[in-house]
Amino acid sequence: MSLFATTTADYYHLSFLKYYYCSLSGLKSVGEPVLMGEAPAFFADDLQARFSNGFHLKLKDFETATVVGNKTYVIGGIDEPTSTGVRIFDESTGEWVIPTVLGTKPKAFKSHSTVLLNKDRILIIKSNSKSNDSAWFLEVDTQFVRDQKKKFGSEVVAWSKGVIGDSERPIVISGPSGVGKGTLINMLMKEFPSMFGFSVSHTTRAPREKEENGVHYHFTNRSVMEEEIKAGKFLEFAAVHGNLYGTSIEAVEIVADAGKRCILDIDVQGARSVRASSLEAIFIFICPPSFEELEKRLRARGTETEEQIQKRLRNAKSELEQGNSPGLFDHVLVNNDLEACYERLKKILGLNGSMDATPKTPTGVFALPMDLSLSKIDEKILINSGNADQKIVLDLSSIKGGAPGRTRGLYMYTADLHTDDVTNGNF
Ligand SMILES: Nc1nc2c(ncn2[C@@H]2O[C@H](COP(=O)(O)OP(=O)(O)O)[C@@H](O)[C@H]2O)c(=O)[nH]1
Ligand SMILES: Nc1ncnc2c1ncn2[C@@H]1O[C@H](COP(=O)(O)OP(=O)(O)O)[C@@H](O)[C@H]1O
Repeated sequence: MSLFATTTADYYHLSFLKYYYCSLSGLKSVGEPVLMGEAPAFFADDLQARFSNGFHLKLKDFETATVVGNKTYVIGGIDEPTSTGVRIFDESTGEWVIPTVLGTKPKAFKSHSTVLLNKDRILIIKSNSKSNDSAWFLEVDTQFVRDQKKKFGSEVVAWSKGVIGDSERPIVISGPSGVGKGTLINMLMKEFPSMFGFSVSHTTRAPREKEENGVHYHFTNRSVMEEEIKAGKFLEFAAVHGNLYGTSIEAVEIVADAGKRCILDIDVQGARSVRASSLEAIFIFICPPSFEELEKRLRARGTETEEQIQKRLRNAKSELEQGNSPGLFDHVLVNNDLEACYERLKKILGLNGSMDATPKTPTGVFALPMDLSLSKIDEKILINSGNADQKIVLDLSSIKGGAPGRTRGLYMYTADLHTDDVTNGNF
């Protein structure tokens, strides 16, 4: 368990920060001695120990410094669009490093506090913010960041927005062209408009007559899409029927942010990639009753040229084989009679006509104070303000996800706590 919090400062040296903020919180951590720094001489000694070259860290307004091993992460400047907002002092080399910054960066914020979690991510709580937009994570050594460091061959950090509450598992629907995926998805969205949201993919294929950009697909060109893939914006992508298709991280997050359950219509390769990702989805494969019927539907749809139909039918053979490969799909549905297939789909998703179709949205949004400090006690963060007894508790015990997407499963509530409650962990 660590108890280490920093907040916005003008000028501090690192060791000072380390001890000062623990004393700011005025709280005792449970089961561990409290780090309280009172004597200035102590800070000077500690500074010598940490920086034999006498290095002093000068922070600008609204910057914080958080020490992770040999590195000190200075966070600030988030209001400047050109700034990365993050710089790192590497004590082992005595040099500053400007890292590659991935993930979705927070919009302008100034005053904030930070606390290090599990030595792999820094929690940032924005002052004077709404509880549903107050928590952000800067990942510094998570699996995702370690992978990206290898890829870029340089220092990498990644932002991830903290989301209060959880959303239901996304649904991946795959199957050969013409099997009826789009038809079934449209039926679900029509019957439960507030419950489901469609992940709008990117594609390099040309739009069909009735397709709208941004609604059915984000129509793009190959070079732009390839650049965006390189920049890490996609959860998955694949070449299908000679075009590039992909699900951007943003496409899935937009749906979840709206409190809706996300539906992805992607091919088998994409399903495989999502299986390997951190997105815990339900995987459903739709089969035709026969190959002849598939061909009939594809032709009857009248959206493809003969050449494209032939290509889609050739690909359907291997897709059908892969769809039945063990461990990939949780459910296989044969779309023979449309209504019957739709009923079975609803059953898999736990829907029966009488259920409450209201979306899951976080409740109880409240304001966080201007002046705050943080203390970490096990899996909970106490957000302390001027009011000694009234605390805000951020429970991180069931967080999931993270960069390059959102970090979900945060719970935040206010509590009237006395020092004894905190000492005994009663909150
Ligand atoms: N991997 C992946 N496949 C996608 C994505 N979007 C669509 N697809 C798949 O690409 C294939 C072709 O889609 P489309 O051109 O709309 O034709 P349709 O399947 O005949 O309606 C289908 O198998 C889709 O499921 C995506 O974002 N990623
Ligand atoms: N069970 C079904 N029986 C007959 N026709 C169907 C059935 N399901 C879908 N269709 C039709 O088949 C065509 C292809 O369906 P579509 O939803 O576009 O497939 P996909 O999205 O899998 O490519 C459409 O014209 C649709 O109306």
